Amino acid sequence: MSGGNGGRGGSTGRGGAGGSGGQRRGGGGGGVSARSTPARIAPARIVAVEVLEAVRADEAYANLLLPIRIRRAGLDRADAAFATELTYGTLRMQGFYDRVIELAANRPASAIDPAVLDVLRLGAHQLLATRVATHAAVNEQVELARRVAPKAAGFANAVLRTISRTSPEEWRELVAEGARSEDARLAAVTSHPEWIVRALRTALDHEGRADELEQLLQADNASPRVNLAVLPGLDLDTDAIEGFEPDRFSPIGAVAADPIATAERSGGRIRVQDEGSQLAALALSRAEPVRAGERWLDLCAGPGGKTAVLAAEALATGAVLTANETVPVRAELVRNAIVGVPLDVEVHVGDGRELDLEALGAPSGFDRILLDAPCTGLGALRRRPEARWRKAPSDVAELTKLQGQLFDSAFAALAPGGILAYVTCSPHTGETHGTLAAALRRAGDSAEQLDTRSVIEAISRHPLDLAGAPATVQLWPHRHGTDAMFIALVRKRPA
Ligand SMILES: C[S@@+](CC[C@H](N)C(=O)[O-])C[C@H]1O[C@@H](n2cnc3c(N)ncnc32)[C@H](O)[C@@H]1O
Repeated sequence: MSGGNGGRGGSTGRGGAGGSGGQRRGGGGGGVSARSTPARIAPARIVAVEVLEAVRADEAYANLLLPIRIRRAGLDRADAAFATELTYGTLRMQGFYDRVIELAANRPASAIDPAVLDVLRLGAHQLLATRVATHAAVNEQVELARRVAPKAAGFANAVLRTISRTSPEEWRELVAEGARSEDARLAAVTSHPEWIVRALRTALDHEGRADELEQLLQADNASPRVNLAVLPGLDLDTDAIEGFEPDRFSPIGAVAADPIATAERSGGRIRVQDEGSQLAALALSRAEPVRAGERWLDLCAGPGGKTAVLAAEALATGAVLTANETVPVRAELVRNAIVGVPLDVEVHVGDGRELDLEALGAPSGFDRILLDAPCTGLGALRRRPEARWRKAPSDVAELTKLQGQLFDSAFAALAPGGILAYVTCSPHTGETHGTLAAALRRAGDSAEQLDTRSVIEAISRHPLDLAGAPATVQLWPHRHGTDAMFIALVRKRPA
């Protein structure tokens, strides 16, 4: 349950403030414009429903679009927080809300006009997961429904009133009653596609922790805190930063009272980054002592979060770092990510499957390579609220093929004795153990798995509850408060 929104529901808002309406498309319904809306609907609701529509109809990314719409609508801090909570909460819990709406409307969600369904989902979220007053949630959502589809106002009113008459706990029981299996039940009540529930169960089961599944699914529905990486070895006084507290695990991680402002003021020396990503980058740079002049490669570097950590580590130890990324705009993001580190890092644009070691300045190979592989991102679902609805099992097959090719290319680019860190922000066993096992089979005797668990445990400030075999490390949102990063260190045996 989210709090702090009590009373906001009655806000008449600043109906004429900004708004981007105008370009409503597709999916039925006419759309809502903040500009043309009278004062009866809170601008935060208008922004939220506009973003929901763009996510559904135009495949927009909520985390990119929402800040733009909030700025255009001129929302103050409190309204911006309300719009964010409404949008993210509705997108995450969409699967559950659809089941509730189906039961309340007595018809399948697919039979409801998509624009009206957006409004109902937003209403269900306010009624079932916020402290917004019922009358405000129902009245303003009905008004929104009238604007997207005038004839749907009565229907929306009936559905929302039905939803409001039953408690969230009772709705969860009603939704669970209709499930055919335990995974279907968990999928429905925690709002995940069932194939993702199965994949996460398999991943936890791999380390004998399938009993944690419900906790994991719930952790996916909580907003992650904004975490910082204080790039190591740079001249930084953190004493003056308000609310500065070191992270539990990452030795370079911290939180602060205003993390975004802290990062913005730091000249690129403090960056927003999940603790799991920090540990993954440090696993490579701290796997063993660095010999001066070592050559390191970040193979799939965009947007450069881990490159920045590796650059600071390279600066401190005398290593030479090169970055590579296949998408030019993402290579540009890598260049921006490392501005705070006074180290010359070459950023190449190229396909990591076709490496030219001469052109990369390492004709005899690299001593350390980070392969932070393109993946489904199932380990970062809490960060990208709509992502779970966009992924499909077929993505896994495509990605595991690419991951295998990138692994082979990275392994071939290692100097004898060199270390590869294979990393994914997905715990899907196809992308983690599956890709790794197949690549190790292809590499044969030339590959040796390292004790990744000992490396991570030595880096971490506090003991981590890690399970499974020690050659790989799987971090988890529910257990560690990090994204579900997978890390495997592999050495190329000296010839
Ligand atoms: C998981 S992201 C890397 C995240 C990055 N390490 C960070 O911490 O910010 C994977 C990256 O691989 C890139 N990529 C995908 N296919 C690639 C390829 N064939 N060669 C090189 N990079 C590739 C994607 O564009 C994406 O930027």
